Amino acid sequence: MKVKEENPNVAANFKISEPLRNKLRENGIEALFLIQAMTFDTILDGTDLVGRARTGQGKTLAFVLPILESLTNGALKTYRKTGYGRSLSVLVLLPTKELSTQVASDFKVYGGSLGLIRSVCMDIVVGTPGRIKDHIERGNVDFSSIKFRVLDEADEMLRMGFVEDVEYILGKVEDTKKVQTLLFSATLPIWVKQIATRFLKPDKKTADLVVYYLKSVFNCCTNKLIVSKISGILEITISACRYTECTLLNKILPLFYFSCYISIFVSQID
Ligand SMILES: Nc1ncnc2c1ncn2[C@@H]1O[C@H](COP(=O)(O)OP(=O)(O)OP(=O)(O)O)[C@@H](O)[C@H]1O
Repeated sequence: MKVKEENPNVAANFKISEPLRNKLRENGIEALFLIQAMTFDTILDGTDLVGRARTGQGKTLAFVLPILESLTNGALKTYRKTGYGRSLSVLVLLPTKELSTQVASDFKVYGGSLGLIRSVCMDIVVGTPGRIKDHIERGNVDFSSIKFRVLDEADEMLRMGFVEDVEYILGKVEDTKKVQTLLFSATLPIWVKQIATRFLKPDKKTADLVVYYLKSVFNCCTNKLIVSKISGILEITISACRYTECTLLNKILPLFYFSCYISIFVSQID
């Protein structure tokens, strides 16, 4: 008899409280996606994180769930009793208004299940760098009690010209030790790496889904792979037989979807 293997990433295997798990189930989510499973404990532990994953892989819940758990049941619970509803605890920066709406809605839906989000509070602020900067300049945002900063789609913020605004906003928190910072990006261009070095703690962790998938592609075959970067151009050299060459390219190319320049040299061994 074949025994059905349990998915190791089922929600019950993580420190997700019952109301939140019920809300996930209500929305058809029984198990965490890989990026969520890879980062959940790290974020809940209070560690800064760089998460590299392409769009659509579930980055939003990768930060929404552990942040909500931290604020309600984790180390920050005590803090919330006194600070809740009076000042900012979470700031999320995103490149577009549409993404902001989507992320704010997830915070509302899942935060609501924990009784965290009420109508009149400034607990969680989600927005584009331009909009947030505007609010800071008007004196509408107070960072003195902030606990989490999230930069989502950091490479898109670079592409859309938000460099100065992002640096201005991140610079508003003087002591980075007092805040947990999470940075998500599909690619890691130099500016994104510099931001991670400047504004995340030195003991930050990285969850890289691109490297994870690359390894999984190459672990299941004997082909040789050399990845190098010369003058900003990513070069992938593969030794493959004619048969596997096409399959491998089909698997590799989507991993570098957002990279600007890719050279792939294929040396056939048959
Ligand atoms: N664990 C999960 N199980 C099932 N569906 C999920 C899970 N996590 C997220 N989803 C759904 O997958 C879709 C993509 O998720 P999400 O938008 O968070 O990805 P993303 O990587 O943040 O994408 P984007 O970069 O466009 O914001 C959404 O419809 C979301 O509700």
